[in-house]
Amino acid sequence: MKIITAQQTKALDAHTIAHEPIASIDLMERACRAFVTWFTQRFDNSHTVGIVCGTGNNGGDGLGIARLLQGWNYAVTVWIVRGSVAESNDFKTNLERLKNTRIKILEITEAPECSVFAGSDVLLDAVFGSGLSRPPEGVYERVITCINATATRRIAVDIPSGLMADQPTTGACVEAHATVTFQLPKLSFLFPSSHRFVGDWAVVDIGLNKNFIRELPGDHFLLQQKDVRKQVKKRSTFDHKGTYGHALLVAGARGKMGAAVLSSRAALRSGVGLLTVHVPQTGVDILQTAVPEAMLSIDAHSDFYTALETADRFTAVGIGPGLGKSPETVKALKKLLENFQHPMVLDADSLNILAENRELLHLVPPGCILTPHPKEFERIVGSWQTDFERLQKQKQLAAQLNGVVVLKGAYSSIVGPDGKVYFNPTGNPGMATGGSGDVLTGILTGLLAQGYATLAAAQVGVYLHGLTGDLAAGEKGMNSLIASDLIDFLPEAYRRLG
Ligand SMILES: NC(=O)C1=CN([C@@H]2O[C@H](COP(=O)(O)OP(=O)(O)OC[C@H]3O[C@@H](n4cnc5c(N)ncnc54)[C@H](OP(=O)(O)O)[C@@H]3O)[C@@H](O)[C@H]2O)[C@@H](O)CC1
Ligand SMILES: Nc1ncnc2c1ncn2[C@@H]1O[C@H](COP(=O)(O)OP(=O)(O)O)[C@@H](O)[C@H]1O
Ligand SMILES: [K+]
Repeated sequence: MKIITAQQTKALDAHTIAHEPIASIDLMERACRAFVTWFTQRFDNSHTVGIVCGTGNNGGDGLGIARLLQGWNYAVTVWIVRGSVAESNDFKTNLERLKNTRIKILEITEAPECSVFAGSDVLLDAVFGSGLSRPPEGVYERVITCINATATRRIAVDIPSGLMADQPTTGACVEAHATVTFQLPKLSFLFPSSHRFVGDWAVVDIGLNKNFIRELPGDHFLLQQKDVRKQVKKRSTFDHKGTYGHALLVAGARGKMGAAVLSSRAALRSGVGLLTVHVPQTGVDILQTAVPEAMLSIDAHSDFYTALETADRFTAVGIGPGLGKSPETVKALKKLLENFQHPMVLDADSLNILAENRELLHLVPPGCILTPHPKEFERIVGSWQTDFERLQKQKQLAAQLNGVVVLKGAYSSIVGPDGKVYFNPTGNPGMATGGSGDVLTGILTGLLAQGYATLAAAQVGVYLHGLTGDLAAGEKGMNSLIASDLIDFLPEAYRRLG
């Protein structure tokens, strides 16, 4: 699913109007109906509804929604905020269509008392939509403050008023509990800093021209199950374990062998043909007992990674979980980077080592996957002011390394060297538990070893990993979810992609 800019949305609306063809007001009616369908499925007509409208097309939507909800016997109150914005044509038409209804319409022309919006069970925000071009001021800013001061449930129409779709938001903005957006999500919905404004968001289809969307240039995408499913390799009758590669995981130190166990189990469940795990001596019995399917490569050191004879026979390497950062480990990582020319997954302490020994960054072979969480990412690239700047830094790092950088969290972003960004919709806060990232490293290493191209491995792996989290949360609840549960649900997650 492509994520387009506010400017492109305008062009898309215009194209749909001209080529479907459909009158602008009828397209607006379709948007209103789509919103109302979403709404009536969640709030029955015992709820009183307040709708705060601007005088542009977002306000036009608000008026249309008011009429449709009244048709379903909801008690509706409308406020029209009159500031500097001229009435759009479709706003005017929808205002005309409200005449002869029982809907109460109140005009706001100057900064109101915040009590003005009290009394509705649900408040819809239709002040500004994707046409917002600068921070709201004066009466608009005050209205937004007052919307946020209500104790009611706040739902934004298309986009919370005040939120910039594809630039940093600096001014007042509605803090919606939910946002119902038209056709495609906006880029800013996928950033952590927007969550307090957007709440939970849903996309409703308003039939904008799909061919036009396909043709639009763009670098930002939201992964969908159907795209990921296409990339999953199918097994064939005469396949044998050699077909599925031989992965090496370098993970675990004294007191952190669990990280090696988790990533090993995940690599095996991802379908790798053979797995070797390089562990310090302290980890031998643990690994052999917990993961009998794995072979071991045993370090000379009792407690941490210091050297690996050769990695030549492996088709992919994953390194980092629970590794530690002792000087000998740094040297060993340097040697591995110098000598191993196949794809690698670099995670956790291997990323911290890269951040502290920046000359090693130049040794990272092309086609690697780096999987930092935001703190690890900051250690490598420095701090950022806005999430847009963070994404820019992610693109720069992926280009610099000629590899894929996965920035983990809600809507993990996967960025390749060409600067294209794929946001992942699966996963949930139940996965915010120690070891979840180790499981991802195992999955990604397993996929690379099986011959998945770097970007495909990242897309399939990150999507699958989040899906295991969603399945696990469905059964165990988010609070009790632990990293091992993710591995237990890998078979079912795979089945859903089969
Ligand atoms: N047929 C269609 O097109 C469909 C559209 N749809 C709906 O339309 C919405 C987009 O509508 P819209 O373009 O009219 O934008 P909207 O946000 O309502 O108002 C923009 C006005 O506000 C002004 N303005 C901007 N910032 C300002 C500020 N800080 N303070 C003061 N003024 C400010 C801006 O002025 P300007 O930037 O030109 O100075 C302009 O006059 C979209 O989100 C969806 O809900 C759907 O129905 C589907 C079909
Ligand atoms: N709120 C969330 N929504 C979706 N995924 C999440 C959320 N919190 C954590 N995750 C996922 O869980 C994993 C956590 O990784 P990481 O922080 O490296 O954990 P650890 O180091 O404990 O293994 C990442 O893949 C991340 O995307
Ligand atoms: K809005």
